[in-house]
Formats: sequence, structure tokens, C-alpha cells
Amino acid sequence: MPGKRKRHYDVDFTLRRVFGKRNFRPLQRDVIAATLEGEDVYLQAATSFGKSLCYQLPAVVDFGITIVISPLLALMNNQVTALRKANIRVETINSTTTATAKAKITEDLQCGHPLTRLLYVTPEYCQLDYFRKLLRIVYSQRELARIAVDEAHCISEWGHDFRPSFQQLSYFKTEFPDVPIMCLTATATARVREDIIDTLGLDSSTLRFFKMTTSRPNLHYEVRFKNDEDDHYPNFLAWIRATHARRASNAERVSQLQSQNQRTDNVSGIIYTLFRKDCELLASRLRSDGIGAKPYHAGLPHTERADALAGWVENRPGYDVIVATTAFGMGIDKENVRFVVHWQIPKSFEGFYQEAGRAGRDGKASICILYYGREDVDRATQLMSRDHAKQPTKGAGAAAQQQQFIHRGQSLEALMNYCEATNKCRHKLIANYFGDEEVPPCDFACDWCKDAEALVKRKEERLAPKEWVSTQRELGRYAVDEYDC
Ligand SMILES: Nc1ncnc2c1ncn2[C@@H]1O[C@H](COP(=O)(O)OP(=O)(O)OP(=O)(O)O)[C@@H](O)[C@H]1O
Repeated sequence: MPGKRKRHYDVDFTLRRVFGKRNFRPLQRDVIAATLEGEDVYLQAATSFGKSLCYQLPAVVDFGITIVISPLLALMNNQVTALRKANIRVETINSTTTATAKAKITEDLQCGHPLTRLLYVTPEYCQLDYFRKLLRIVYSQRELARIAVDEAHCISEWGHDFRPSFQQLSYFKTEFPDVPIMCLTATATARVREDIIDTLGLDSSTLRFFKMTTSRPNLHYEVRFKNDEDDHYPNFLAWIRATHARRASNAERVSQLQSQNQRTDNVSGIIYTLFRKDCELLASRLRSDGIGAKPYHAGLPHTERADALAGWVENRPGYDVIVATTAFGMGIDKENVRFVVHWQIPKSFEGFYQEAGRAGRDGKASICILYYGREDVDRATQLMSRDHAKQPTKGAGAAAQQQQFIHRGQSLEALMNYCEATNKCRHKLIANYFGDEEVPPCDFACDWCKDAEALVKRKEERLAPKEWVSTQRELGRYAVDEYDC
């Protein structure tokens, strides 16, 4: 119910009974208490911290309905499936919702006292007059409990260009000033934070601000150097085969997996590529080498994508590795992802951290490998310029888009510096980028801490010289016009 509240909620009981968890993780309880008291909340915490619980649990214990604004279809469907398993009344309206299901949800909202506890929608849906009318009915009955904006960094990253609906989310504070808002993200620099707060119309003097470390100590970060002259596929294939062999030779691990009804030959992972072409090619190459791999990109039919995601989430044979463009993964919670590989430098630092963050969500050691070649930095830059060229050059949003383009360039440059760095722990480099105050632990969990000298040597041996790359660039060698992404 909107407004400042003081009511007793048995959150520990609900945590155990409904969500099946024994204890809160550090600060989850405080975040939950703040939103239940009717405060606006900003929560920034590492990937896999457990941010979703911070709005899901209040939605279950509190009166009224929680509207969750989520940017991606797969993410919504993933969360809805998980919540339904816990018998929580949750719905989603998106392009995959059937007309019958939509009519039922509408009816539930129209009565003003919805039985639905959580409703997942896109920012685009929040713009529809029809939906806003329904929200006003619920609000008039004091049953609009809270608004949660998941993956809130998308407001800043996408809202200025291809998803302008994010910019319209200030509607909630204007129309329902006493309904608490919670925004959640794993990846926001100080500038992005300000942008989020500003766009949502939140008052920073009263906003409850929770910012935790971005550190993921169980992730092992590694940069592998490459150049255009060499195919790095054999390097990856050798690595994954060695991983399979290691697992098969560990009798204890094999019997543990068997007792849990898990396949012993399933090393679940994701490979991110910048281009659709690479994505399909790589998946088929892996399959022909006996590794169960499926492609996933926005150009594939919805049914094929849904099948790839479902097979991978369920650990089905033949679906161990997803080869995806960035259309995959944000917010997806699959616990046993043992590796995330970037086939070339991703387009932004935030994207890199988010995607790497799909690994090791069960807390077990997992590896994040980034194949870095200087030639690819040029390709990523060109891709960005190509996206930018599609934006209108005049009109109200043009200046903001120009600014956004500059920020994207800075983010890519920061990632390039991360890859080139041979003088600092990778966990520390990530923490620096996101402005963490704490120094992250790294127990030999990065290539620099493991063996700095060997890292320097590999870099010298494998990267193309800067001068050579710049000459090739001038010759237009790295044009990406033929790529679809
Ligand atoms: N208190 C808890 N005890 C045990 N497990 C928890 C707890 N809170 C959350 N989890 C589990 O942690 C995992 C990650 O949670 P969640 O998906 O909410 O992460 P997130 O912070 O949104 O991460 P990302 O930003 O990467 O999407 C989930 O499997 C969730 O069930």
C-alpha cells in the first residue's frame, strides 16, 4: 500500500517458507525493510548478489501488487518460471503472452484488488494509455504496492536511443508520488547512477541508497591474446577438452554429480560473439567437434531461441554451450555456468561485467576468458559508429544521443585498457571502473595474480603491434559492413 508505513512483516518466515532460503545475504534485509517502509530505494550490487529477492519478497509479504519493469523477454520469462515454481502469483505481459492470459490479467487489475503479487512488464508497455488506466484503478484502491525497475542501467544505456520508453518512466513518480520505487542494477558508474535517479524523478535527498561491492571472488578473470593471423578456436577447444578430461578423471566429482542426477560431461557455459555470423559458425564448429553448442541471437526465430534457452537452463544433452550475441543472458539466473568466454572484446565494460557475471552463480569457482585482439577494438568501434549513424542527427534527443555515443566510446576504451593492463589485478581493475570503495579479494583468481610475468610474455608474443594495426585500419582492413549483428 502506498505511503510511509510501519507494520510488522515476518520476512524471515517468508524467506524460508516461500523462497526456501535459510538466511538473508548481507544487506538484503535492510533493503527489504526500506522498501516495506515505503522508501524509494536504489540498489547496486554485484551480479548474482540476489537483488531480485529484494523486491520479490516484499511483493509476497506486503499488500497490493508490485509492477516489475524489465528490459528483456528472456529475463522476464526466466523469473516468472522460477516464481511460479514457488507458488507465487506472478504474471507477465509481453509479446509472448497469449490473448487469453492477457485478458485474465486485465480483469484481475480492473477489479482494483488484484490477486497477482508481481506483474512483469516492459518499459514500452508502461507507456500504453490502456495499461496506465488499469494502474490508476489499482492505485485508487491503494493496492499499487511498489514499482521495481530491474536492470536499471538500461535506462541510461538504451533510453537515449533505441528504447526511448525508458525515458518515460518518470511517469510513475509523477502520477503515483507515494508509491515506492526500487531500482536495481549491477553495473552503473556514478554518471549512470545520476541518470537513473534523474530519469525516474527520484529525490536523492530522501532516496535510500545501497551500493555494494561489484566483486565476484569466485570468478577467475583471464585475458587471452589473439591476432587476426591466428585462429583462436583450437586454443578454446583444447581448453574445453582439458576441462572435460579433468572432470572425468576426478572420481569423487563424478560420483557426486551422479548422485545429484547430473550429467558428468556437462560443462555449462556461454560464448559471446559480437557478430551473428560468428555465432552460428562457432556453434556448428563446436558441434562438429563433439561439443553440444547452440547459437542464440536476435535474428533467429523466437521458437529456436526459446528452445536453446530452455535446453541450456535444463542441462539437456546437446545444449551445454550457448554461443550468443549480447541478446542473451542479462539477469538470467542459471547456477552451474562454469565458464563465460568473450570471443572478442565486447562493446562496453558494463556489457563485459554483466555477461561474465552469468558464471559461477552457485558460488563455485568459474572462469571468464576474454579473447582480446587489437584488431577487434577497431571492429567494435566501427560497430558503435554504425549504430550511432542510424540515430537521427536532429531533434530533441540528438544531443543526448551524441553524449551517449561519447560515453560508449569511453566505456570501450576502459575495457581495452583492462585487456592491455599487465600491472594490476583484474578484480581491482573492475572495482576501480565501478568506483568501489572496498579493495576486492583475489586469491590467485586472475591471470595477473597467478603469473604476471607469463602474462606480459603472452601479450608480447600474441598481440599484433599497435603500429601495424593502425596502418591496417587506415587501409580499411577492419570494415564491418558485411557483418550482421
Ligand atoms: N538469501 C539468499 N540465500 C541464498 N540464495 C539466495 C539468497 N538471495 C538470493 N539467492 C539466490 O542467488 C541467486 C542470484 O540472485 P538474483 O538472480 O536475484 O541475482 P541478481 O543480483 O539479480 O544478479 P544479476 O544482476 O546478475 O542478475 C538466485 O539463484 C537466488 O535464488
